[in-house]
Amino acid sequence: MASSTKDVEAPPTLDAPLLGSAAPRSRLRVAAVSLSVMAFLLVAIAAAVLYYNPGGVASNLMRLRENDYPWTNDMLRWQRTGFHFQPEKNFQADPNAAMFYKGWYHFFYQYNPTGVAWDYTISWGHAVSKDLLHWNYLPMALRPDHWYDRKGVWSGYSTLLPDGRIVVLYTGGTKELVQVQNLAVPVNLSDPLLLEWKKSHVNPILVPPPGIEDHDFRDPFPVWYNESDSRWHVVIGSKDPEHYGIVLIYTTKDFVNFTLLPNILHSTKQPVGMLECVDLFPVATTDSRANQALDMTTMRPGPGLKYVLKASMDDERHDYYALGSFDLDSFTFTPDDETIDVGIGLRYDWGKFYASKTFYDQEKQRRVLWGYVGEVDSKRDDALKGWASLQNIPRTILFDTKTKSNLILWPVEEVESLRTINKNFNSIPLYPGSTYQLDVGEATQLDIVAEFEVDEKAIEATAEADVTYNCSTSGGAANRGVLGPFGLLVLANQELSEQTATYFYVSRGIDGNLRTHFCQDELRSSKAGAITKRVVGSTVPVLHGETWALRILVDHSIVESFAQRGRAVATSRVYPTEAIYSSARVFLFNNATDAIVTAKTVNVWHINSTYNHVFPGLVAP
Ligand SMILES: OC[C@H]1O[C@@](CO)(OC[C@@]2(O[C@H]3O[C@H](CO)[C@@H](O)[C@H](O)[C@H]3O)O[C@H](CO)[C@@H](O)[C@@H]2O)[C@@H](O)[C@@H]1O
Repeated sequence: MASSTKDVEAPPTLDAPLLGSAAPRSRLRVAAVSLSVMAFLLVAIAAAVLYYNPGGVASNLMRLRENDYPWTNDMLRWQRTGFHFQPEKNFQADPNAAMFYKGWYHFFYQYNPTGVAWDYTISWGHAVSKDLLHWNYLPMALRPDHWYDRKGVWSGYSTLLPDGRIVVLYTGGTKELVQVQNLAVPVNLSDPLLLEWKKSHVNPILVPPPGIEDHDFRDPFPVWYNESDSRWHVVIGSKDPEHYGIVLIYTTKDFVNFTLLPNILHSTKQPVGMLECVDLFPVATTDSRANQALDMTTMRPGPGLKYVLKASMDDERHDYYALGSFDLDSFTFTPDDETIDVGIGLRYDWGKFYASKTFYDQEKQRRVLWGYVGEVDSKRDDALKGWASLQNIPRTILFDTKTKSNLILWPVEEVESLRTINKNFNSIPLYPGSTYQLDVGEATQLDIVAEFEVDEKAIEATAEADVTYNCSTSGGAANRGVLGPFGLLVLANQELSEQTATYFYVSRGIDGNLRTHFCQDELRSSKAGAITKRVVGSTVPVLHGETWALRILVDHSIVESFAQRGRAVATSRVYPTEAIYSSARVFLFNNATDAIVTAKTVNVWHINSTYNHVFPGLVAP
């Protein structure tokens, strides 16, 4: 199954020599002039098409560079997802919190209404849903239209106050690119859609305090409400002069007057840089309460609780979390284990996933996580598609009461209501070096749940200590070991020359214990160049007696994979050129050299498409 990536030959560029033998000077001059005119016209037409129709496809007119792939309209159209949230066109990024209000889930997100990349017109997009899956776009909630947000309405948070009011705190980029904090509120609280928003006339409500750089002060988040003195605690991410990430704390009663506390919530143990989109929330650690999510704003620290501090690392652009304790008196977070503090330990997702935030869903008493999944193709390809970035399928968050060392992230239960045709496979033996095609028809929108067992005798016979294995440096699914890799190939063509592999690689450590690596290999996900392709993943705990379990959501250009029922997650953006439409297949594989792996059960559901459309009767945002 292991064939190497074959790069598609680049089509000839307009620079290719057009003249063969020597020609008279006058003819050359005429030819040169005509060529220049033609070239100028082509460039002008291409520029005009892109300017007036940024969402359109201009593949025939654009100048192809060496690595550019000659996408067709059909190929690009296929990359749009079927059941993920995405705006009709242009660029989206950070989820700016969500809330359940008067029967609707409201979702706010960083949105550039004018192009397919981030720029200073970045605004707050707004959409509502009844089920977190079918979305109605509303007019944008906030645009950059004041001096204090002239260079963008950046990230922040919307909070439902105990008295029923709603406040939005957000960072504005001023004309001079100073990061300031601003306040906005809905105009009409009786409107379930919260269509109109007004910014406070006292904005900005906060400017960078002494000692904090103008560009290191962003993403405010009202984290805690102290009922005894009616004060809110608002945290803001930053970094200190030694490059350690820090979280500042302000208190306020009215979201207009703020007091900076002398202490900080947390300073990272390593110099990991600026902390973006900080989040802090409790999780229940006992079985009886594990299924209840807890509202940070009212839940006091106490027995049976742990706290999660999460930050997005601006330096490396990954979302890290740490488990620890929270002391209300000193208002500090202390990680349980300093060696896996924020920025150096656990991650929500080992693939492409950033700037996430959670919200407490009081309707279903759960904590829900959203992050944005950016593009890894070229800016040119985004321009051709007319859109860029996705939001992941919202995930519930719980503490793992079995391992007691990590969170469990799992797609919200509503996704299961989209499942249609189900194919079930049982007890399929996978011999070393084999693949097995799952006959499921068109394999572009799937929910796959699989459990594997590894031959006990092979495990016992494996003495080899493979301590250096690491998903990202392993070379991917083609690299064979005694007990792995084994798993699934999704968005694969029949020849397997295009495939995204999600798999386990089991090895023995020097302590004699088994270690399981959970990886996602994008190296052969597309024959197109100009795409970042990596092998992502981490180790994942597999407890005694457990099978190796995978769940994979496939939705055109996004693959979200969950190992061991959500202990580790990896998300990839992929851009197949052949494994699309009815040519997309799914396979089981075992590339171990010495172990027979059994696919104990595999359930494959087709997933219905959802809608993302303008709210009926309203105009496009
Ligand atoms: O949109 C601003 C908010 O986004 C955050 C976290 O994503 O900061 C991002 C940041 O800009 C970078 O991210 C862009 C994509 O999200 C990227 O396209 C751009 O080129 C990057 O500069 O925004 C500010 C301003 O540029 C920069 O300091 C960040 O790295 C969040 O912290 C912001 O509130």
